Amino acid sequence: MEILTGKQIYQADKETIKNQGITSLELMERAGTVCFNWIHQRLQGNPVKILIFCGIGNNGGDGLVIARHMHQYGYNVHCFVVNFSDKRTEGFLENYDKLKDAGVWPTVIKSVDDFPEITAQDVVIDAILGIGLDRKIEGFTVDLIKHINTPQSYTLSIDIPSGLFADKSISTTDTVIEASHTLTFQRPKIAFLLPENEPFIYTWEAIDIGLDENFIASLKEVKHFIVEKRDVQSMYKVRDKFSHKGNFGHSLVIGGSYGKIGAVTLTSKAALKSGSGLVTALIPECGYDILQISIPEVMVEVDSEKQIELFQYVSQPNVIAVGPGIGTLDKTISGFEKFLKSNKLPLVIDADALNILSINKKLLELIPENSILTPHPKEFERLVGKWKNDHDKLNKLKKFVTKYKIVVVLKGANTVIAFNDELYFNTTGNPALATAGSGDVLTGIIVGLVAQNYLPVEAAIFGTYLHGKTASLAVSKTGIETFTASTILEYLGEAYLSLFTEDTPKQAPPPASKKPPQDTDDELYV
Ligand SMILES: NC(=O)C1=CN([C@@H]2O[C@H](COP(=O)(O)OP(=O)(O)OC[C@H]3O[C@@H](n4cnc5c(N)ncnc54)[C@H](OP(=O)(O)O)[C@@H]3O)[C@@H](O)[C@H]2O)[C@@H](O)CC1
Ligand SMILES: Nc1ncnc2c1ncn2[C@@H]1O[C@H](COP(=O)(O)OP(=O)(O)O)[C@@H](O)[C@H]1O
Ligand SMILES: [K+]
Repeated sequence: MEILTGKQIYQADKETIKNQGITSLELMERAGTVCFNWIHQRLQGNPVKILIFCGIGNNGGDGLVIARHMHQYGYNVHCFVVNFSDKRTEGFLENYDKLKDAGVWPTVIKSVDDFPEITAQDVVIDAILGIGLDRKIEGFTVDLIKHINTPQSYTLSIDIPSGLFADKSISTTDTVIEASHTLTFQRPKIAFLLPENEPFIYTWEAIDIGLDENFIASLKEVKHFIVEKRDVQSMYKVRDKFSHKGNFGHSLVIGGSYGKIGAVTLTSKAALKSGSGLVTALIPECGYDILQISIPEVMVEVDSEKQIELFQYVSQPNVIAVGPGIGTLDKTISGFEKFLKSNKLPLVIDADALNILSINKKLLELIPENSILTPHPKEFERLVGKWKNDHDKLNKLKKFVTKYKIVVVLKGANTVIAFNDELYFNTTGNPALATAGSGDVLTGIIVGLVAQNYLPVEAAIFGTYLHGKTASLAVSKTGIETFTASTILEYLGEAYLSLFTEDTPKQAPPPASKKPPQDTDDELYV
C-alpha cells in the first residue's frame, strides 16, 4: 500500500473532484460521513459524552460534518470551534452553517477561559488540524492540546493527530494530540510509522473516502510502501511436483563463538525452516556437538576452536549469512576482512559482522551488490552516524543503500526494508519479538529465502513479514513474555500458511449460530 505525502493527497483530492464531477464540499461530506459511520458502528447510540474539537480549515470542516450526523442520530455531542485564525475555509464555513441549521451551535474557543471540562470517561474527536499544518502551533491551541491530552480519554483523530506534520518531524517543544486511534483518509502518512511519533500514534487505519485510485496508482514518485499480505503472497514461490532439495539452494551460515553458539544455531535452523534446500553452518570447533545435536538436518564445518578466524569452507553455498554470535576479537576481524576480499557470493550480514564493518568502513566497498544488511538501530547508527530525527534517519538509509547497491533491513517495531530509493515498512509483529536471538532468526529466514532464489529485496520483505507474523499469530496463545526466538521458529509454518488463509475479520465476531472456523488446512486455496 502506498504511503502518500500531504502534497500527493491534495493532488488526489483535486483529481477526484475533477474526475468524479463532484465539489470539494461533496468530498468533505463523504469524508465526514465515512468517519461518522465508523464511529456509529462502534458506539451504536451509546450515550457517552462526545466532544468534537474542530479547527477552521478543512480538517475542522470534516469535524463539523461528523458533529452534524452525530447530532442527527441523537448522540450526546458537544461541538467546539478552535478559533486559532480568521482564515476559515469555504468547507469549514459551509458546514458551520449546516450544523447551525441542524440545531447545533458550536462553542467558539478563543482563549484558555473557553476550554470545556473533559473527563477520562468522555470521547474526544480531534479535527483541529489536518495535513494543512505547516508551522508550529502557537497560543491557546497549544494549551488546548495539552488540556485534551491530560484526562487520557479515548481520542479519535481525524486524518492525523493535530499538531503532527504528515511529512516532517516535529520538534521536541511541539504539542501534539495523543490519539488513541487515527482515521486517516485513503492512505497512511509516513508520520504514523516513525518511532519518534509513538506517543501520538497508537493505532491507525486508512479509510476509503473514494479518492481516485487510478490517479493514486499512476503517481510515479511514490517511494514509500506498507507491506501487505497480498504483496508477499505474490512473491511466494510454489514448489513444482518434481522439485528436489537441490532446487532450493544451499545456505552457509558463518557465526558463533564460545558462549554464543546459540545465535548461529538459531540462524541455521531458521534458514532450514524458511525452506533452504541445504544448510551448512561454519562455526568454531567448540560448537560442533551443540549444533549437530540441536539440528541434525544442518551440516557443520568448523573453524578455530573458540571463534571464527579463517572463514574457510568446502561446501558450495549459493548465499552466505555471516555475523550471528561471531564476536569482534582481532582474529575474527582480520579473518572477516580477508573473507570479504575474496568472497563473491551474496551475503546477509548481521550482528557483529556489522560492527566490524563499522570499525572499518572501507570494508563496505567489498560487499557484493544485492547483499542484505540487517542492523538494529544501534548497529545502523554505528554504520552511518547519529541522525537528527527519524526523517533524517530514513534519508541516511536511502543514501547508504544506493551508495553500496545493497538492501538494508532496519529493524524495529516497523522494520524498514530499503532498496534503491524505495522504503518498505513492515507492520507484522509486536513487542514479543523484542527478545534475545530474534534478530538471529530473522537473518536465517532471509538467507534461506535468498538461497531459494527470492530476489534479495523480496527475501528481505518476505522474511521480515513472516518473522513478524509468527509473533502476531502466537501471542494470543503464548503471551508476550514467554515468546522467545525459538517460538518464532515454531510458528514459522503457521506464518507461511496464513498467507493463504482468510484473515479473521477484526470487527463484528460472527453470531453464535455461525459454524466455528474450519481448520487452517481446509481453507488453503493454493
Ligand atoms: N485531501 C483530502 O483527501 C481531503 C481532505 N480533507 C480534510 O482537509 C484537511 C486539510 O485541510 P486544510 O488544507 O484546510 O488544512 P487543515 O489541516 O485543516 O489546517 C487549516 C489551516 O490552518 C493553517 N495552519 C497551518 N498550520 C497552522 C498552525 N500551526 N497554526 C495555525 N494555523 C495553521 C493553514 O492555513 P494558513 O493559515 O497557512 O493560511 C491551514 O490551511 C485534511 O487533513 C482532511 O481532514 C477532507 O475534507 C476531504 C478530503
Ligand atoms: N516492538 C517490536 N515490535 C515488532 N518487532 C520488534 C519489536 N522489537 C523488536 N522487534 C523485532 O525483533 C527483532 C530483534 O532483532 P535484534 O535487535 O537484532 O535482536 P537480537 O540481537 O536479540 O537477535 C527484529 O526483527 C525487530 O524488528
Ligand atoms: K486532526
